[in-house]
Amino acid sequence: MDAISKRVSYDIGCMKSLRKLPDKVAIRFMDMMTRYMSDPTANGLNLETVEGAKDNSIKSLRVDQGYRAIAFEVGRDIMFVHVNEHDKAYRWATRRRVKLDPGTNRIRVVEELDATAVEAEAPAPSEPRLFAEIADKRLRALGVPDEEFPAIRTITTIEALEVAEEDFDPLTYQVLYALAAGYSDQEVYALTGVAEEPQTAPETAGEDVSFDQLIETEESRQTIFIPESEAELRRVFEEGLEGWRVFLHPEQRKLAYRDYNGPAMVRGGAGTGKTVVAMHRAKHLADQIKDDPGQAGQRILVTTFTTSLAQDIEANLRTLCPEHLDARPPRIEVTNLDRWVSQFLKRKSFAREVAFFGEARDRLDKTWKEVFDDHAMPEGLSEPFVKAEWAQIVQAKGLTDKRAYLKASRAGRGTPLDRRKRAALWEMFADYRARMISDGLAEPDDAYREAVEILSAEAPSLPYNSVVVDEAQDMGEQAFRLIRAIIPENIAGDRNSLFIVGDAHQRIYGRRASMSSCGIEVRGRSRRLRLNYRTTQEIRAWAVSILEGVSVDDLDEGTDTLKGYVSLLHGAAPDLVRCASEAEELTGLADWIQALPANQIRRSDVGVLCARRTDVKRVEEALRAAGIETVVLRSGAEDRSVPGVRVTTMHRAKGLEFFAVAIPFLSDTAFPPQGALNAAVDAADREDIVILYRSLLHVAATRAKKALRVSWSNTATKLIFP
Ligand SMILES: Nc1ncnc2c1ncn2[C@@H]1O[C@H](COP(=O)(O)OP(=O)(O)OP(=O)(O)O)[C@@H](O)[C@H]1O
Repeated sequence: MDAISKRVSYDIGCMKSLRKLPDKVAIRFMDMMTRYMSDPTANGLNLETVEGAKDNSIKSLRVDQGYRAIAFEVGRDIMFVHVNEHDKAYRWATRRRVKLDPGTNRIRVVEELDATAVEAEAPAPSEPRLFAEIADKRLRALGVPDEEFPAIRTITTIEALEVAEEDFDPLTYQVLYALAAGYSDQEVYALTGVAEEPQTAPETAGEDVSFDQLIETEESRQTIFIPESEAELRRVFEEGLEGWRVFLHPEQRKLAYRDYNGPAMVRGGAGTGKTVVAMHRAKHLADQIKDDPGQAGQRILVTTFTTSLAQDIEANLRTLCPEHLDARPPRIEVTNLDRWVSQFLKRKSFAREVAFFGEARDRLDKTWKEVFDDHAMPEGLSEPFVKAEWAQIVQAKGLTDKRAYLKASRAGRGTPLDRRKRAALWEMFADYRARMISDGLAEPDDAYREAVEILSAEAPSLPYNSVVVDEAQDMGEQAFRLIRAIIPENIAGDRNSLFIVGDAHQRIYGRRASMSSCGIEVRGRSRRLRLNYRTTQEIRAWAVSILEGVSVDDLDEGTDTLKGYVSLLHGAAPDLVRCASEAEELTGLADWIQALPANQIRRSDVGVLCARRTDVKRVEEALRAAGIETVVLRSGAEDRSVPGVRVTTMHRAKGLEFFAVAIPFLSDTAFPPQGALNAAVDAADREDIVILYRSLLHVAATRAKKALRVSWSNTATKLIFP
């Protein structure tokens, strides 16, 4: 077979080994590979046989004087599996064999050790073995090849397992790591995507299965990367191998890359890859547009709640699939929903200004004052109560006439209102609305409602054929109605219309809505992700404990759960630090940051998260005074290349992640902040506010990958120690 028809792929092990080598080797290898991909005839790969190898399809490739890449060459495929110094690479290669494994639907790269070699390298028999309790039969059922058993039996600790990662096939390593972390078999199956009862499809049955078939399976896509273009290959090399861009978990891949006959939803705890799935979903749909001339000019709208999140997503999509964002017209548009609605209404010559924040909001506050001056307050009610009733009932539900308000359900609102009080309140609401309109202002909910009305009445042809929504837990009812109106169900049906991801445990803006009551029906197309890829098991468990006893919805009519939500990574338990004063908290925080190993953790990968903006300022000043460079994150995309510890609010941190996170000022008087609690209009409202702060702390804690420090002065908030 000639060089031109070769298909080159990269096993995850190759990518991992490459990262451990000097940059110049990685660059040289990358150059060879991209040049080969652009023109195989002119840049042929000179693969050499490995003397003494157990498998004669294993080949070596000279990267430079001192380094060799190892690949399997089978039929039209060349699969790179390892790169290392000359001697080490050969030693690695001689003992490896490629194994076609229809049981797991994958290609395995196994090390065949003879018993004497294992004995020679094994630790003393007196040392307890990590997998002593796990029978061969169980390992086999989980998809571990027999050839690897001898090496597995020598492992003594989880650290020894980590060191030996490259000795094992990537799938085997995942299984072993999960078993060491105490996973049940069901959890291992969910994690690896290996079927409990391998279903061997007739075409891949028994011995007939070929390399060529197996490399293309969904399962192989988890560990083997087949670049589709030179640009894609270059991006993967250059950006460093951030797992998600290439190796989606099979469950994630299945959710993103398929067709749905209606709106679909993905829920899951923090760090389970919901945003990653949403981005791949957008890519998949945009790929379809690109490949189908009938869809030319169409695009995917990717939307979320805040500007910062939209910018972070856009920056990531730029790495995943820049061609779709740069196309003219673009095949993917990313924007937060407030911005989308403002621009839409502007195009439709909507005359009023939408008061999202700033000066327009101040004007609305003045309007309320005028209303309160002109109306008697019904007995037992307060100004904050009236405003909350307006926002949470009238505006949230889109009630525009008195009758509708008198009949409306007020479920969840604590203070009861009789008909007389409701009628009196409506007078105030009607007055407020009239003044707002004559002032040329609108609230965001009005803007959403207006946009829905225009869309329903005019049915203008928008360029979107699908909407992907991230952080849906913070979208209110009007936002869901708008999303539905952007892609209405039509005669052609509702195929691939909406893809919604969210997690109500992380609701931090207090808007709650049921999707089905807004015309978004996801029944039968709703899935939950369970594996946390970001946070250690120890930090995750602590973050979940903050929400204990809180009942959480599923963004619809049901309730959600974090059952089965687990992490693969392990690490130290969170540092819970009691201090005598806030000054001591700040000194301790600076010491903690200074003590983080600077060679492993860049300062930009440390986040200090505060409930209030004023605290952000205090932390910044204290860290500066201690000689620690800081960057205060406000709205807008984050640029990690700027050095310095990130200091920001817990709200802004949503969507971000850091190697190490510190959360100061969690005393019972500071958290939840008094200002927030004082705004409560009754006991039920107070309870809602406390739950919001529980979620906020949960969100902040789950931003940490490996280290978490939580501090307070004197008595800790009851949210930590009830
Ligand atoms: N299959 C995967 N393999 C490796 N890493 C992954 C995988 N999926 C996601 N990740 C990583 O896990 C982290 C969390 O992913 P992501 O932000 O998509 O989660 P999320 O569910 O949206 O989190 P949150 O709800 O907290 O915002 C990211 O660093 C992401 O790159």
